Amino acid sequence: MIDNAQRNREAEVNLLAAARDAQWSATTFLGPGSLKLVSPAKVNLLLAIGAVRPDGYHEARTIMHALALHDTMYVHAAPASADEVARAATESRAEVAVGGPAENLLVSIDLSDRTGQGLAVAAADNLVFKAADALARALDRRDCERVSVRIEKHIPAQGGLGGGSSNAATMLVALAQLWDVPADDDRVVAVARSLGADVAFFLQGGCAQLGGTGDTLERTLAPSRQAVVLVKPADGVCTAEAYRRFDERPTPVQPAVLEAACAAADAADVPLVNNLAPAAEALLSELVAVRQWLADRVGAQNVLLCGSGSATFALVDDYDAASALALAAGKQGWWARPTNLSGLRAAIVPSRR
Ligand SMILES: C[C@](O)(CO)[C@H](O)COP(=O)(O)OP(=O)(O)OC[C@H]1O[C@@H](n2ccc(N)nc2=O)[C@H](O)[C@@H]1O
Ligand SMILES: Nc1ncnc2c1ncn2[C@@H]1O[C@H](COP(=O)(O)OP(=O)(O)OP(=O)(O)O)[C@@H](O)[C@H]1O
Repeated sequence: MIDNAQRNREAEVNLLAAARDAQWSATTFLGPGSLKLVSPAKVNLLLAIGAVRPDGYHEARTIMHALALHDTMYVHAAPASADEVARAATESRAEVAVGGPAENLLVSIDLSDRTGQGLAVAAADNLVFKAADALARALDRRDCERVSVRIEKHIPAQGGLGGGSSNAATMLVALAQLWDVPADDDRVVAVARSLGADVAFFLQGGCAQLGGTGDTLERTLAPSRQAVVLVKPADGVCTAEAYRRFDERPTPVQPAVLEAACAAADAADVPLVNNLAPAAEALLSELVAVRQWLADRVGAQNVLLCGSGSATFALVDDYDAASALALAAGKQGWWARPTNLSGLRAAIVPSRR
């Protein structure tokens, strides 16, 4: 039972956070050198993991679809003095990291978590910083520069929804624009692939089939707008651990199923398959309860684990049905959101100025 005093304390904290949020975006992100961007989540309609390669990564054939659920990012770039960058490098503040080919790139990241999970990631560990550092090196940008980033997180971490990967791709899109490089430049795509298997997809967005380790675009499919409900227990699944568990009992997707998926021209015709799901369920048994709870309501054929978990998605008739299911799943103590499949990709929101 939450008493009134606690409720008031929470309201106070929320008011402070709201005031800080308003201040931050108003002072830093209006004006020249600033961009607002959309950073969508994804689901894998098909995830067919294959053999493990000598580098430890697995062959993967996947059909990914972007969701309307997205993080919002603001990116601001401006010249900096060498002193400012050098000072930041010695200060070791969690929200700041220094990189670039000559330790010349100062990146500050303000992470505002709206998922209720209290995600905290030091700037140096943030995939957004890794993306900026890697692109600055690939383009050999040596002038001192400050890049300020604000990430408003709506995508829960460790959900298999690709949130961090999407943020990294979105950062590449922002910097390509601010640094005057085409977003489809080979160096941008190569950096995306070097950051993680899921990053390249978000440069494409919509619905796409990828091969290699899941990082190589093979073709695009006509996207769908179907309503979706996402349900995630509090615990996450570590992607690397799920792959390790998969190797204990690798079960390939049946060739006929893979063939049918690869022949589908529309997202709507892709059968829902994920052969990483048993490994994730072995790591987190609550996933079985979530799957059964959703299957009882919408039919097992419409329910699938998102990538390596721990979110599960279900395709439903319309947004009202998704909202009702999200409400009911919330009452089970799970994080849940209604959303829909979408044609989104990591992209700049056009300015109204
Ligand atoms: C499960 C998926 O999300 C499905 O889209 C992806 O396969 C994983 O994509 P991701 O999170 O971007 O993965 P990465 O950050 O590149 O890799 C995390 C870890 O997953 C394992 N990994 C990932 C992709 C792959 N094809 N084989 C792997 O074995 C590796 O152990 C790696 O260390
Ligand atoms: N920008 C970021 N947003 C969220 N998490 C980040 C970010 N940068 C680094 N991370 C770290 O990465 C971890 C995994 O986050 P992410 O949401 O990408 O994983 P995921 O849901 O497993 O996605 P995927 O489907 O790509 O495997 C987080 O727990 C966090 O520590």
